[in-house]
Amino acid sequence: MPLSHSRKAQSILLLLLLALLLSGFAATSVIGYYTSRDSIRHNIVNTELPLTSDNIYSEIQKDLVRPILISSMMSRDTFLRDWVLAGEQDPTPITRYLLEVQEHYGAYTSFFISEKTHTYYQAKGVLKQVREDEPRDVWYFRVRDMQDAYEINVDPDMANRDQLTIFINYKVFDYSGNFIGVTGVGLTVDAVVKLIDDYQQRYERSVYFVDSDGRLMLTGAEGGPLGAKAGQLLSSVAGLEALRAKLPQPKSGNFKYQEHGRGHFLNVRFIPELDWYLFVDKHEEGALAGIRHTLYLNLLICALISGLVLLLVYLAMRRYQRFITTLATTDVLTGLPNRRGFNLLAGQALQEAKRNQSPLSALLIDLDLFKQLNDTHGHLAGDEVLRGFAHNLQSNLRQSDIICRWGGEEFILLLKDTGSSTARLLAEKIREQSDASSFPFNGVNLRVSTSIGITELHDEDTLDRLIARADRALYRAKQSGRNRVCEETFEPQA
Ligand SMILES: Nc1nc2c(ncn2[C@@H]2O[C@H](COP(=O)(O)OP(=O)(O)OP(=O)(O)O)[C@@H](O)[C@H]2O)c(=O)[nH]1
Repeated sequence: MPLSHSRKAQSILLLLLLALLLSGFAATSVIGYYTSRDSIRHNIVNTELPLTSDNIYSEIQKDLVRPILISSMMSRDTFLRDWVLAGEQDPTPITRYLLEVQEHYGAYTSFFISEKTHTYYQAKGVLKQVREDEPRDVWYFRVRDMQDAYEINVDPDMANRDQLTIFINYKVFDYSGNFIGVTGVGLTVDAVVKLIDDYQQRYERSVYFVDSDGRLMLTGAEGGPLGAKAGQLLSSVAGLEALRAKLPQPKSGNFKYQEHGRGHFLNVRFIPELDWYLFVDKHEEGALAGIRHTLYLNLLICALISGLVLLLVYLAMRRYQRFITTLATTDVLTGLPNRRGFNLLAGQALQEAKRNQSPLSALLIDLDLFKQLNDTHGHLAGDEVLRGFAHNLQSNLRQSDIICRWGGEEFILLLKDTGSSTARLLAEKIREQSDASSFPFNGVNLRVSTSIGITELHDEDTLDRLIARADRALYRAKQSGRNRVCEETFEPQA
């Protein structure tokens, strides 16, 4: 196979290997990533968010159920009703009563508003008169007119530096069923807010309550989703504008939505006691950052390993190829280049000589009567002579000369920068040396003479013509008695 083809095949093989390694590694990494992502998503939707929702809901319930009971008892309290029916003469007993309730039950505030006098009593005494035209007092008139026995309302508490407070507003009736006022207790939402803050900070999720109009009613002290504050409509929070419209009816359940390209998971729970919805919202960016980082790391390791494997394969292939090339271009017996090796070097030498207008001579050397030597002493003896002769021949040459075992007992030399006169001197030296040498084998000193044909390169020569001329010179040397050097000069073709 030509060298260029073998290089191309090698490159294709390496590319294929690279593609296989990369696709294999990448596939396992990506599959691993998607499996982990699905598991994380599943965990968020089915475990994390519902669990947070359950915890917050039970906290709310714990905070609300007891105050509802206390408020209910206050609304049925005979002392309270008798005091009102007796004309609210002295505020001291009702103040003491409200203080007692507040302290005993650990409420944040306790109150009674009289329908007859519109006076707002609380544990510290008379707070004010409620007025229909005062926005802060709207709640009282709403409670008065509502059907239900009580409501839960979240408002700032004027008596306590406007702290956000959950009020249980219970209607009070006299013994004939006439409405005589509203009583109840208030509790701060501090515990719930703290809990929300804790969840928001620790678990990177937004927790907030939304009323049926889509208004954010309660969230952590540091704000809710995307920095939204209590009182804000969800539709006015940049990124959440479309959220409410996406929630199907009834609104409880698990939802998914996108905010500025980020995927969100949302658990919504209806809280009947408050008539609010509890939203627990988590965007997957943070949750997936870890496994995405792992994926990138995996891919990097894959690329490095693939590169390393490829480098090792490339080095091994190169080494093997060099070995094969050496094998294919070297004669095993003498270690000299064979014809293939010679052709690679000779073509280049001829070109150089022609380009540089420098002389170049060819010597074709043949061992004399070698068949006889083989027949007399055996093939192994012949081999030994070939090896020894090649060794001696090599030691007579310069580094730049090209030597080759041309055939059985034939050798060829190309002498660079050497004209025919110098070549003749060298040929004579080789002939004399081989005539004088002996090669010991099995106790016998083997001897062999050589016949040499020489010729000098001409501008019009090809390699074949140069060798053919050297061959003719060698033929003459053989014909004229062997153990001699003959020269053939260039003759233009007719
Ligand atoms: N031992 C050995 N013999 C070889 C090898 N290659 C070729 N020969 C032998 O070399 C001999 C060459 O014989 P011929 O071509 O007849 O030439 P020759 O006997 O040298 O006679 P002239 O060339 O005319 O002097 C043959 O017998 C080949 O078998 C080899 O690698 N080892």
